Amino acid sequence: MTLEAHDVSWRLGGAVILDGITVEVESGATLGLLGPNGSGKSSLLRLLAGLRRPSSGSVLLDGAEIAGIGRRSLARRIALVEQETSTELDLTVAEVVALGRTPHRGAWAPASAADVEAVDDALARTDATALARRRWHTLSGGERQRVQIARALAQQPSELLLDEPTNHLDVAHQFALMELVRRLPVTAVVALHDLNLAASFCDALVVLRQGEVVAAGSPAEVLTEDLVRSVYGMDCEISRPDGRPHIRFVGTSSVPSG
Ligand SMILES: Nc1ncnc2c1ncn2[C@@H]1O[C@H](COP(=O)(O)OP(=O)(O)OP(=O)(O)O)[C@@H](O)[C@H]1O
Repeated sequence: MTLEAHDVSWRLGGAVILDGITVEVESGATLGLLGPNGSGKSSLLRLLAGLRRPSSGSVLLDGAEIAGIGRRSLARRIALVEQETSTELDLTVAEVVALGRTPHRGAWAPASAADVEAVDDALARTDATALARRRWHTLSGGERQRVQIARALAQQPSELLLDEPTNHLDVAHQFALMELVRRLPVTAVVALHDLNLAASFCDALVVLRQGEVVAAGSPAEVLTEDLVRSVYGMDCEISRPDGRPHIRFVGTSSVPSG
């Protein structure tokens, strides 16, 4: 295990946002994080990234409490791409991606050959090389999303945490991104709304509802008609053409979710 949350709860004011979550991510695997809006996916990703401290329970990286790992060391290991990332700075795409190199560089050190190579490689992997000289604020939503993922790849993390990385992408880029994440030699946790994408590309799934884990296991184990009905309030038919679940939604269920 490289990244684990053990009995983690996170409370804000009087609200319990995450309640007794235990998640273990196999080294090198892609874990899909599913759940309806507001179920706690983004909150859990922030705890796993060490950006927030749990109210109770522990988050461990290679068996060590993440709270005890220095910011710079953590930034060399873990990259998090949040849902909406904006910058007020007037940067080019190449400059945004180069920000991913910050944990590897001295404070004012010039870019090394390794930095340049990492940025070029990250741009190529995300099909963003042609955007390198464009100003960030002129990009479309999907282009920005690819560039933010390129920034995370330039960081060369061993743990990659992505919050709905495909929500602005066209279908070809959705597949290309998930294929890329699956092939990279990283441990990945990916929050997703597209159940079929999750079923196709993730090694394991965790489903959250109201801050609790309601299912965990392989896509075939987790994605059942009952689960989709009880968690999302949707009726569906699930086939397994290639062994992995394929979900066809047939309508809103009469069974209330929540
Ligand atoms: N800083 C905060 N202050 C108050 N409430 C918060 C805060 N952060 C999260 N929440 C609440 O915690 C719950 C979980 O939010 P979170 O963003 O983790 O859900 P999510 O599963 O990622 O949702 P979505 O699919 O809509 O992105 C929501 O009810 C949200 O309103």
